[in-house]
Amino acid sequence: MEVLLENLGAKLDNAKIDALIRLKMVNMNFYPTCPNPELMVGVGHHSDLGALTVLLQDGIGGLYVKVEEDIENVAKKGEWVEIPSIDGALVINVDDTLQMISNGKYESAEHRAGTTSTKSRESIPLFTMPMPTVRIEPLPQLVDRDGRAQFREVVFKGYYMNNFFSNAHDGKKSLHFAQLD
Ligand SMILES: O=C(O)CCC(=O)C(=O)O
Ligand SMILES: [Fe+2]
Repeated sequence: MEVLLENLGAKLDNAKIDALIRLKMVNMNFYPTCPNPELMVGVGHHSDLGALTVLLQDGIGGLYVKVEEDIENVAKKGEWVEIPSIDGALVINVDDTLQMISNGKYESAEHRAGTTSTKSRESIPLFTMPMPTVRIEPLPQLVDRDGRAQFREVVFKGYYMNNFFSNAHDGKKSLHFAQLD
């Protein structure tokens, strides 16, 4: 977090960084084989809600990320790209809270996951997020520089209770709650 924020020219003291990643939550996902993987929902498309997610992969494959903008000779905006499956690799996701505090400079990764018709799959994401009562808003030094805030202030608990956990996964819709026009 410290390095990512410094990269934008924003310096946060340790206590502030700690407040953004204090809460840790682990998921253990198991995806059984599916005869028709193209019909499988698995974990539907979404972005994670906290600061950063560290995701332990097995070697099966099945995690896809949506391309945000055209990357020459690689992929077009809106396409789904499979993350290379390397057993034991850690995939790091940028999450919604980091998008909000960076005033949109970092964009949370929209992703979905499933498995194949021949192999089941396991994944273990570790989510880092703020404590429920922490207020999330774009860092003032970034708002000053950008001229406007892209997100309003939200209490983290309000953000996830009203959005993330009360609706089925639907892309990055949960971020609209905090977005300013
Ligand atoms: O299974 C995966 O690779 C991703 C799971 C996921 O996105 C999640 O649990 O939030
Ligand atoms: Fe996720």
